Amino acid sequence: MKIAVLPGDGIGPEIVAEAVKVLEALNLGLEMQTAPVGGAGYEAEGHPLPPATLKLAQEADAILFGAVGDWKYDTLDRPLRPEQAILGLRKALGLFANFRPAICYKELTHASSLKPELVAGLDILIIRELTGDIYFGQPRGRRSAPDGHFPGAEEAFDTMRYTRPEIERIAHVAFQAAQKRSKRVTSVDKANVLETFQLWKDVVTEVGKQYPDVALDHMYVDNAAMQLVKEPKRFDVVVTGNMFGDILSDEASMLTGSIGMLPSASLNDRKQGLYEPSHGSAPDIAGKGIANPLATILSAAMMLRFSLNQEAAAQRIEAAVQKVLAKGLRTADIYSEGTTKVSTREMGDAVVRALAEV
Ligand SMILES: NC(=O)c1ccc[n+]([C@@H]2O[C@H](COP(=O)([O-])OP(=O)(O)OC[C@H]3O[C@@H](n4cnc5c(N)ncnc54)[C@H](O)[C@@H]3O)[C@@H](O)[C@H]2O)c1
Ligand SMILES: CC(C)[C@H](C(=O)O)[C@@H](O)C(=O)O
Ligand SMILES: [Mg+2]
Repeated sequence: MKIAVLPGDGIGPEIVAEAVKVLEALNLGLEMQTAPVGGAGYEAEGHPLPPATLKLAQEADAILFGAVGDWKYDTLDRPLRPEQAILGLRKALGLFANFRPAICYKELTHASSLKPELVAGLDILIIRELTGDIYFGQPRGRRSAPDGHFPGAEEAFDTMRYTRPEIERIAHVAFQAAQKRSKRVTSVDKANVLETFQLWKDVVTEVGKQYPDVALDHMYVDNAAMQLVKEPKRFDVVVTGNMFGDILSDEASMLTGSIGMLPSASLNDRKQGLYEPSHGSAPDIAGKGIANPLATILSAAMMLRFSLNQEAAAQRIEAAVQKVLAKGLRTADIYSEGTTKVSTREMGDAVVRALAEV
């Protein structure tokens, strides 16, 4: 089984090193090959997604991705900016279904900024459409405003769009995921204002008729953002578009204690997948050895489950993470009084040791 390992920028290399260590400790005979991506790709090859990196990713059974981006690249032309690497990989591999599970481990109930009773036992799954919406819609650009409040002024524009088949396939993914859970789907839209999301709502409703065992409700995104902090446990599977899913998944991460706990899987229709933490390259803490590697380690578990057919190994990683948390080990982002603060590397080492106990 071939894995493309793309550490990227900032804390990317630090957290990916820990996930690789955990995967190696499982002795599954994985063939892992590393390549530069993002700012690192730009430095090495003059492009955030160098052709050799893309080829490695395309030929791999799965991709383990760290994070890309750094403020120092923010003035580059957009096609050269590190973020184009992850967007390019999602598009090139057709990774339209993004799973972002927000699970509050019982040991971290007090690490959340919300009241413990609101997040205790939380287990929600955000399914984010990943290759459409305003992220990829054309046309986009800058021009002199042809009309509006300030005709002739400098203007920038992007295009929000979804086709029916794009909505249908992500809706099927959500309903099928719900069938394996508590059989509830909340579809999040902005149909009261946006035509794109009226179509979204109509199509999700139609697809839902094929899943009579799953209860479907609809919620506007502004209300969903509010409900996520008011009563997060009312949700089970949440399905939404690319941009709303980006924002709501960061919000949901804080329910679990830290964004450093939120893994993700991005799948295409061949179950080939890219696995990455939901967070970014965290330039503010890069190189300090304090980043939480658990989101990346848990993403590696999702990789074993979804792309490599290694359910038992995936469960071992998840159990090892639980064990380490139960022992009271915490990186700075989830630290609270009475627990033991550890570095990125110490956390990875502890997960490796815990594998022997599960
Ligand atoms: N998929 C990706 O590669 C990805 C995702 C999000 C952001 N980014 C990029 O990352 C860069 C930084 O973006 P940002 O600051 O808005 O978001 P970010 O997710 O990198 O960081 C937000 C905050 O969370 C903290 N944080 C993130 N991950 C952490 C971890 N594992 N452990 C402890 N703390 C953690 C950071 O220190 C920061 O305070 C930007 O260039 C952005 O475009 C990349
Ligand atoms: C870095 C950026 C392109 C990316 C996104 O917006 O999808 C990130 O925020 C994410 O959540 O994976
Ligand atoms: Mg994001």
